[in-house]
Amino acid sequence: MIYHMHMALVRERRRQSKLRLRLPEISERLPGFPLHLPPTTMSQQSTTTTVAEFETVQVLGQGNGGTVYKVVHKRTCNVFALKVVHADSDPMMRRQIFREMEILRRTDSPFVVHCHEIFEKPNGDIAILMEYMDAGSLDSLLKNGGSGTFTEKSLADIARKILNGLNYLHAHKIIHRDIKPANILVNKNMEVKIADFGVSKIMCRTLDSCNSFVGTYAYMSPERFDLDTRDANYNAYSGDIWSLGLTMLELYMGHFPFLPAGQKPNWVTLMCAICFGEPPSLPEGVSDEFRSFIECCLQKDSSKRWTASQLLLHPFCRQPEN
Ligand SMILES: Nc1ncnc2c1ncn2[C@@H]1O[C@H](COP(=O)(O)OP(=O)(O)OP(=O)(O)O)[C@@H](O)[C@H]1O
Repeated sequence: MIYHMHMALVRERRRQSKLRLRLPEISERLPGFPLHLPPTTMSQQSTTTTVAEFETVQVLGQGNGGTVYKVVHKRTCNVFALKVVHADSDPMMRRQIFREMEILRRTDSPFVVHCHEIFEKPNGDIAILMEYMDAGSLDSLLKNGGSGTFTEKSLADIARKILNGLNYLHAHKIIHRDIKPANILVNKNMEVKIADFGVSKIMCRTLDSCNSFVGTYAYMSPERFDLDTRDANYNAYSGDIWSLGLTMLELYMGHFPFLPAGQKPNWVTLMCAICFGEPPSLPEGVSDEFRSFIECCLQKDSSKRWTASQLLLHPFCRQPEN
């Protein structure tokens, strides 16, 4: 257990130091290879174009998996998100992008960010052309909107959409492994979609091992830290449900549930709280349905956690839509 906690700490520190790296200039990072345009948004006769036909509007962000740009196709004015990973990038980043490519190729759901095209240049540069989610992530909405931005009603709607996405992924044997507010994207049509499959896993057999120490640490379920708590019937998909519960709690409370508002995480304390403490719960004054929903997600015993399809039938999710 201590060894696993230590390894998780080392990994998180590596990850944090990576995130502090200088963001590359846009000009340094533009891919210079032909892009195959998506048939859904471009005219039928145009199947190939070059990157010169796209204008980079801005850098949307940089994650472990590469740099994401907002790009506009000059002729049609269609807007896309383009995630680029260069051939010379860190091998871990490249592994992540290959994993993401494999999953995006397999998925087609209104609750998962749509991938229009994947390009691979002979020199190894890779770019993924995705639908652009113009309202950003739930994390950015929370930070820009202040504490308590999300009402129960809007959270029920968000939960339903994320659960539809998770239900789809789990039915296709895909575990996301990094569900958190920053990886749930929103657009102005109020669509909510799961993104960032850099650490996801495709399960080949029911009892496949599921590497614990990937994903964002603070949202990991207790059994992903402590392998000893898993039994032969361990359901690897249930880790995503724990992360969903924490995500919903955070969106309601306005801060990460295991920590008081504004407090910086001390990773050892946090891991001990996740593994040995009681699961966090909602404050007074919320509905019974919401409280019960969170309890169904945040069961420390993974076998007691509800599945995505069960949660879709929970009274919290079944209340009338807006
Ligand atoms: N399709 C998209 N539409 C709009 N913004 C996007 C899209 N995909 C990613 N982004 C934004 O680009 C940024 C980088 O995303 P990316 O998925 O590469 O990494 P991340 O989730 O920030 O980090 P990590 O991969 O380390 O978890 C994020 O801020 C994300 O909100």
